[in-house]
This record gives sequence, structure tokens and C-alpha cells, in this order.
Amino acid sequence: MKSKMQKFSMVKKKPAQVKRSKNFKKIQEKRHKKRNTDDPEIEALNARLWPSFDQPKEDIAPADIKAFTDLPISKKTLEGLKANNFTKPTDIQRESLMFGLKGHDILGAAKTGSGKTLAFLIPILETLFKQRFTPSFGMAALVISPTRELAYQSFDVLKKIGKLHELSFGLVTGGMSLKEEAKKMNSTNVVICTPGRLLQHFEQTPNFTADELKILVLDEADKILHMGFANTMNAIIEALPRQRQTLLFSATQTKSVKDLARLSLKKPIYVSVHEKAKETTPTSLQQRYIVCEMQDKINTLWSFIKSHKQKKILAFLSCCKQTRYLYQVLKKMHPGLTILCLHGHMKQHQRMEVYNSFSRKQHAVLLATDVAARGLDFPVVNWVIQVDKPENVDTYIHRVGRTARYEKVGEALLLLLPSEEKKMAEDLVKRKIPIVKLKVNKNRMFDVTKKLESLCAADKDLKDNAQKAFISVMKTLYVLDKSSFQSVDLEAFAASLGLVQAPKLPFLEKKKKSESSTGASVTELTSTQDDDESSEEDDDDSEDEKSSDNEGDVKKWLKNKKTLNFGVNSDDDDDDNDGDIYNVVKDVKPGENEESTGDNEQLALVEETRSSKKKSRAREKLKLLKYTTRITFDEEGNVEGQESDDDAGGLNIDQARERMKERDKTDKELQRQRIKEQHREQRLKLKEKRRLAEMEKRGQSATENEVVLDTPDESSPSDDEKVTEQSDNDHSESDEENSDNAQADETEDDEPLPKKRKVVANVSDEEDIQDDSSDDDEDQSFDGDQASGNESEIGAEDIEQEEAAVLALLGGTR
Ligand SMILES: Nc1ncnc2c1ncn2[C@@H]1O[C@H](COP(=O)(O)OP(=O)(O)OP(=O)(O)O)[C@@H](O)[C@H]1O
Repeated sequence: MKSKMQKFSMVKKKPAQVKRSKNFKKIQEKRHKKRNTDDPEIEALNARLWPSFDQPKEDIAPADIKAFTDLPISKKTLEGLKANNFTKPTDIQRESLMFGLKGHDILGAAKTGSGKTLAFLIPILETLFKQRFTPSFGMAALVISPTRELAYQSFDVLKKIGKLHELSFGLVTGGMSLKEEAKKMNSTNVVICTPGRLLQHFEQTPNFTADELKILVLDEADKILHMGFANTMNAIIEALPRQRQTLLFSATQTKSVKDLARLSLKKPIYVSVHEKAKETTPTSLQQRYIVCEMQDKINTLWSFIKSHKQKKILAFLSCCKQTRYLYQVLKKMHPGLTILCLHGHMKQHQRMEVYNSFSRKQHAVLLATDVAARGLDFPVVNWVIQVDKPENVDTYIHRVGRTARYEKVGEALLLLLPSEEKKMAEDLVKRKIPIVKLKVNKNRMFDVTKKLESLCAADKDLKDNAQKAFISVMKTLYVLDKSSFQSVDLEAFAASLGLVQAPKLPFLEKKKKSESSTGASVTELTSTQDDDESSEEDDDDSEDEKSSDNEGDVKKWLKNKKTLNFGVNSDDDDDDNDGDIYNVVKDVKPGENEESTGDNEQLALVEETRSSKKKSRAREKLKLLKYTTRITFDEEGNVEGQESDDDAGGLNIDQARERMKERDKTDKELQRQRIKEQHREQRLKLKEKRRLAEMEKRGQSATENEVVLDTPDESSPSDDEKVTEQSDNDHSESDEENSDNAQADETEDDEPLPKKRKVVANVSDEEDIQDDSSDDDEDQSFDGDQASGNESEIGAEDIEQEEAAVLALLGGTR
């Protein structure tokens, strides 16, 4: 079954209709007159870019561009760059800037964290400066980003480096009311936006046109041109003038002719600085994977976090509900560092707060969906851990790219189910991604299952969220990889989430039902997006990925698949080397032979010193006393000691389990009653049908009796409802799942729903922002505990200031 979102995106969007006022032409003419004055600096810059026929001059070679000052860039931009410590260009900047400044269309590809943002922002500033744009001219450059956070980030950089120009910049992501934004749209020179919101302005903001547009930039171009954004982008492109410069940048650039045709690129120049590099990912990034059953993932994540308390960690999960649930429980278990979460069901202001908070923190864990996978430049992330496999290698590259950015080192850990290992490892090798397999030392793993069980037993909402997480994770897996789905031990996975038994999977029930009613398998679940941002439905491995297929490497890699005991540098300065939980098993660097670097050396990924354990035991006892009476956790306390294998957080687990079973029993009883009721209604309907048929046979009018009985559509539960009621959850479950679908669909990081927005926009300014979630408990995703976490580096004042700054930024123009 397709999500609402996808159904919507199937409908071809009309080109945006631009609203113009009567005196629009006059305004345009006035603007043009203003620009016809000479400026010696501009003339000199142009002369360096386009030497005259009588004084021919070679372009400056990229290798000779040692500093930004070697390029024909205006004083204002150079000063803006210098003020932000940008003096020497990076490779992609060196290779692409001359083309960008000359007005060429560019397809730019370079590794994550290599400085692509400046490679498109500098040409924007320069073009607008040289053409003497001022705010009254309106939009002259457009940067389209796939997520709000990324748009915000680029906007921030633009403001900093473009500070001295007399240009206006605007962030248009749905973060404020449409009306407020609309007031500023016509006096904004550079618009940085998400696709949905931009389309909405084209359709609804009077006089907002792209007639003056000189540059279009698609940041993360491959993402924007594909899947959920496709129709919105087509509508936007229709509204743009064909005479423009187009810049496309991504670490996984598209070369698809179809994409390029849509954009009407003119002789685009392909600038790929790392195409010939040995590795696709940054060389300063160490990548590892472990094979892990579904039911062991939470324990692994917890063990990892507990042994990396002095690190900044970004953990990727497959769906919002799982992210939310893990955030809620991990926070309650006090790992000893701040836990944050970021996903598409959060309200806009929460997302920005989390973004800023994680940017500022030195040590924290951010649990996130793929909304954080692309482009975000959080300072000094030490680890990226992918708890769930990414849907393809491109997503893998972007996720791990959140660490090891611009001259920094970083580490990445990928958790794979046994059924996922072979294909994923092969795919990574094909794409020149070096990764090392690690073996889990199970003796050193912490088991938090009982703790989770006790938390769920004590809090019905938490239990409900655990059930939703279970269903959501399984649905995602089902859509992405059916064989892995089948290999999951459902009961064990449910238990690992703290559930006494595995909830039913409504999507499977629906599928079975439709199969049995039609006699064939007609209902294919095509969406993983029950609750997430991404709406990608096809395997988006790009063409360059296919062409880089290297069977030789794969075979060599497979041959190397044997256990080794060689070392990799110990990752953590804060980790001791006794009692590791992971050992290196193999090195799968493509094309390289394994190389032993010493016996018995082990990788200290996760560890805990014995002394610290001893110290914490006394504290633990004290806490256990507390927990036996009430399930609350000491906000300030360091609870290092709690994670001993048999620790249940001080609760009487047997009692808790009994309570949970009792509750389940009541739930079931309710369900049974509902099902009974349904059956009764169905019998009645059947009877009525037969009666009507009988009457028709006898020549009586069927309509005579219609008023007596409700029509089936109105009175009986829909298929959806029936399935829900047979599930282990209460009746609201399915409704919520469905409404969650709708919420996911509404996020602007995804295919937007302008129709719906139109309505929302008219309602109220505030509602306009909060299009993401109706889950009130989502508000918890940024609560006091987060903002002033155990090691909070920012005070409340800082947060307030930051918030004010964010709001000011969202305000747009300056
Ligand atoms: N010339 C430069 N000198 C110093 N630092 C730079 C320079 N260019 C970019 N950086 C820094 O490098 C980091 C990465 O830059 P940026 O975010 O533009 O990378 P990216 O290539 O767009 O990454 P991704 O593919 O993940 O989006 C940023 O922190 C940025 O400030």
C-alpha cells in the first residue's frame, strides 16, 4: 500500500502560476535603469574573467590558486571569507570556482565535508555583486536544499561571508508564517529554501516571480531531483527562466541524462575532484561494521554509548518512532551524557533547537533518522553509528560523512543483520569504501532488556511507543528487504524493546487480507515511510555506482573473509584497553591484502574500567532503593553502575511483567469485544444484502429500505480499522499510524503537500510552522533534560539567545 504522501506525489503537479500586479512591468524597468552605472572594481574583475581579444590571457590554473585572493573575487567577498577564516580554497573550490564565476553550468561532485557550500555561495555573491543587485530587484539567486536544517546551515554561511554586500538573503523553509515570509520575498535577492515552501510562494505570494533569476543551485542535487521531490521540482523548474546559470552539487552527484534534461543545462561542466581517489569516503574516516541480530541492537547501542561518554556520537535509525522511543528510554536510563533526537515528526522549533544544541555540545548522542544524513556540518562528530542499515550506498556515504569533515578525523560503525552482511559489504567494496569487520565480544555487552521491560511496565505511553517502534521498524525492513524481515526473531526483538510479547503487524494483516480477498498478491507495500522523512521508493544507486562495479575486488574481499586478530588503532583516548567487546575480524579495504599488525591486539570500541564499576556500585545500591518505590531517575546522578546485566532498574520485574500481562489481557478482551461487534455487523450486512437481492429478484425497489440500515461504508469499520482492532494495540494505533503517515508526508524535507498547506497557511501563523506532528509527547524530544543535560555546556541564557537568533534568522532578509 502506498503512503498518502506517495499517492500524492504520483499526481503530476501543475506548473506554478505566478501572480503579477498591473504595474509589475514598470517596476522591472526601474530596476534595470538603476543597474546601468560603471564600477572600476567590477570592470577589473570581469577583465580577469574574460580577457579581451587584443589582450588574450590564459585562465589561472587550479594548481596556481593558492588562496582566494588569487581568484577574481570582489573585495567584499574576500573580506567576508577572511573574517571567517576561509583563506585557502579546498580542492572542489579550487577546481570549480573559475567556472562558477564565469557563469558556466556545473555538476560538482566531491567527498563529504570537502567545502562544496562555498563552491556555490561565492559565485552567487559575485554574480549578484557584479550585476549590481540590491534588495529592490527581488530574487536573483535560488538555493534549493532537501532539508530545513541544511537550508538553515547554508543560509548561516551566506550571511557570514556576504555580510559586506548590499544584498538581502532569505531562509524560506516553512519556519515562519507564509504571510510574514511573503512580505519579504519580493525584496530578497538570495532565497535559500526547501522545495515545498518555494512552490507555495510561487503559487500564493503576489508579485513573487523568478524573472530576475540568474543562478539556481541544487544542493544535494541527486536527492532533490529524485523520488519525493520530483514533481515539486518539475513545477518549480517550469516557473524559472531558462536563461540562468545552474549549479548542482553533491557528494553522490547524479549523471543521469534524464535529470539534466529536466534542468535544461547548457554544456554543463562536470567537476569531480575525487573521482580518481582510492576511496569514495574521506581518508581520515575509519569505518567498521559488526554483524548483529535485531534483538541485540539496543544492547549494542547502549554498550557503545556507555563506553564513549567523552565523545560526540550521531546514531542513525530507520524510522521516527524507533528514534523517539529510543530517545525516551535511553534518556531515562541516564547514560552519563546528553541524549538528543532529530526526526521529521518533530516541530520546527524543536528541530532547530536540537540542531543548535548538538552543534554546540562536545559530548552528546544524537539519535536521528536520515533527516540528518545529508549536508549537516555538526562540528567535531567523533562517531557515526548506523544502528539500522542505510537503504543504499549513497545514503551510507552521506551518513558517515557527518564525521571526518574538512581535515578532521572520524569513525563510523555499521550494524548489519546476518542476512544483510554479504550484499552490503559487496556494495561498499564496489563503491570503493574501505570497511573493517569487527567481532562482538558478547561477554562485555550490557543487557538492558529488563530495564526496558520495567520502564514499559511502569508507563503505558512508553509501552505504546515501544509497540509503535516495533511495527515501524518491521515495516521498514519488510519494504526494504523481505528476506531480512523474515529472518528476524519477532518475539526476541519485541523483548529487546521491553515488550512482553510481539505486537501484531497491521501491514501484514492488511496484505494477507487483500490477497485472500482477491486471490492474488495485489497489495504490495511500497513505502517504508510509515513515519519517516524520506519518501524514496526506488533503489537510487546512481549510474556512476553501477559503472564502478569491480568484481575482482569483491572476490578478493570475499576471500579475505576469515577471522584475524590484528589491530586497528585504539579509538579513544578515554578508553582503556581491558575487556574489549569487539575484536577486529577482517579488513575489507578493496584491493588490499590483509596485514597482521600483531597478535591479540584488540579494538577498544566499548569498554569500562573495573575501578569505575566498583565506584559506581555503591551509588547503584542507593539508587535501587529509590527505584523500588517509584520509577523516577535522579536527574543529576551519574548512573554508571546501573547497567550490570541483571539490573532491572530497581523494579520488581516479576511484578511488572504481571502488571503488563494484566494490561495486555484487558486490551485483548476489549479487542475481542470489538471483533465480535464487527462480526455481528458483517452478518447483518450480509443478511441485508441477501434481502435486497431477494427483493430485487422479486422486482421491488431496493432503495425503499436504504434508510433503515446504515451503508456499510459509514457504519462498519474500514479494512484499516478491522486490522487494527485485531492487532495487539488499542484502537488508536492504526489511526495514529495513518496520521503519522500523513505527518511524514507533510514534512518539507520530503515531498510537500501544497494543497494542504494552502489551508494551513490561512489558519494561523503558528500552525503554519508546526506541520510535522500531532504527537504531543514529541514535545518531550527537547525538554529540560536535553537543554541542560548532564554536561550541559550551554546555559539557559545561551539557549534563549540562540533561539532568538534562530527566530531572527528565520525572519529572513536583512
Ligand atoms: N576553504 C576553506 N577553508 C577552511 N574551511 C573550509 C573551507 N571550505 C569549507 N570549509 C569548512 O569545511 C567544512 C565542510 O564544508 P561543507 O559543509 O561545505 O562541506 P560539503 O562538501 O558541502 O559536505 P557535504 O557533502 O556533507 O554536504 C565546513 O565546516 C566548512 O566551514
